[in-house]
Amino acid sequence: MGRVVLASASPRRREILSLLGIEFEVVPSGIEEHTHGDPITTARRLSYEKALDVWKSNKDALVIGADTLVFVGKEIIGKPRDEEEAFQTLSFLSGRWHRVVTAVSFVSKGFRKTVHDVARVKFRKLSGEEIRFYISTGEPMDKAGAYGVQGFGATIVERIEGNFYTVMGLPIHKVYEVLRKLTMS
Ligand SMILES: Cc1cn([C@H]2C[C@H](O)[C@@H](COP(=O)(O)OP(=O)(O)OP(=O)(O)O)O2)c(=O)[nH]c1=O
Repeated sequence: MGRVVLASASPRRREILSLLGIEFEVVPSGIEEHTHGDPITTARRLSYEKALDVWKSNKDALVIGADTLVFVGKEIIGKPRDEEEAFQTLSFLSGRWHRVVTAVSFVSKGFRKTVHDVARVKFRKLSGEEIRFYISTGEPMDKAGAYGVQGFGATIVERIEGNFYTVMGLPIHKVYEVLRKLTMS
């Protein structure tokens, strides 16, 4: 298939892409996160910016960039800046549904494509004590929505409607579809 580069610093994206059994390199992008209107448009745009940024210095490769956002309605629940904000976010998400979008962009010479997938996630009702304990594990810090479904966060997620890997950071079924079509063409 030629050289494949994953434009991501995220170990979990690396882990998910490895499920395909293909060889790839990892080159994180230097893109600053910012919003572009609604959550889905923002995630799509950011994934494209990440892929394009890395492609500019890897023009012989197919570059894959991704972005994951947690949102409720049209409101993006960002990464908590401190423990207080993590507490507020987790209290807000406690006992309710939210959505997670992961967008993925593919950039190579003469090829540009962006796909996305949305999953719904419901948290258990959490006590203040449970939230404080979860924060003390360090996991919520710097994570969209202040949790990671792939870690101890698994214990607070009651239901997922949609694809688990979309929540974790890479909708692998959609990535596979694009790569399969590319290798067939
Ligand atoms: C909902 C959820 C979010 N997250 C968080 C971690 C990140 O803060 C966020 C995704 O942030 P991103 O900005 O999409 O990615 P990243 O900054 O980790 O890496 P890169 O841009 O280099 O690819 O999702 C999980 O790890 N697991 C989950 O289940």
